[in-house]
Amino acid sequence: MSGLSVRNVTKKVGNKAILKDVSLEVGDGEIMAILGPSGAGKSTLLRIINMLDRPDSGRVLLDGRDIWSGNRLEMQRSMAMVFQKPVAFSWNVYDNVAYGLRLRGVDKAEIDSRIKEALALLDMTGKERQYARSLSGGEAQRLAFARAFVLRPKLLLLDEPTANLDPANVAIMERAIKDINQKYRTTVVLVTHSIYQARRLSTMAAFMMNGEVVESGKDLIGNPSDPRTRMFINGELVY
Ligand SMILES: Nc1ncnc2c1ncn2[C@@H]1O[C@H](COP(=O)(O)OP(=O)(O)OP(=O)(O)O)[C@@H](O)[C@H]1O
Repeated sequence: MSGLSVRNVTKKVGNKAILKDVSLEVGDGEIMAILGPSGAGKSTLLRIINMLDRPDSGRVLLDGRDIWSGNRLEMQRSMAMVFQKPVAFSWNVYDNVAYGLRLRGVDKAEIDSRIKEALALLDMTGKERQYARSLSGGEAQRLAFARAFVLRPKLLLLDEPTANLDPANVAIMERAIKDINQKYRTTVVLVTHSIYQARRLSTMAAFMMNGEVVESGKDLIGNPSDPRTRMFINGELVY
């Protein structure tokens, strides 16, 4: 079975249940938006999918393979994650983007071509030699995207990647997410607070609350079945 499958995942920190029997299916090439109020467990779920954290019980499968079985490095390399706050090495833009590719032993010509493509996609052509720490906040986040894109991951995990950005930067990122999804059939899981962003980008969505998936599917945004989801989508859920 291809795509991402989260099955009955639970996670506790101390006595507190952060994820309670969470299950989700994300088909190959879909863009899944994960919506929900603050503290719902969205970031924790993303960290578990990205192998930064292990569930207490349950499993995560990518293309039918348990992410913790087999070669871990290979599995980790089939995913890439972008966080809300960009992190950059104190090198220039080119070296920042090239980093993951060099680790993977990709040859120079291929690195050049992928970086060119990624920087063009993110409106950063010509910034190759600029010192990464001197970039604006929006540019730094675009750099973080470029670094994830060049890896051509099977699964791209985005944790509120546009939360701190102005509309122009949001538009560039959203266009880039769509582009990589269409061009490489990258499966995307996008945690977002913005129902508008979910509408613009996602092909399916899940609504989480209090560590649980309330509902998920292709009709969630247009036709939610649970009253809590409906309230959240209509901006009526006070949290
Ligand atoms: N390491 C930890 N120790 C204690 N509590 C934690 C830890 N990690 C997460 N939590 C708690 O688990 C709950 C879920 O956190 P999480 O960050 O996954 O939620 P979220 O839906 O991503 O929220 P937000 O939208 O605010 O980022 C929160 O109540 C948080 O305080």
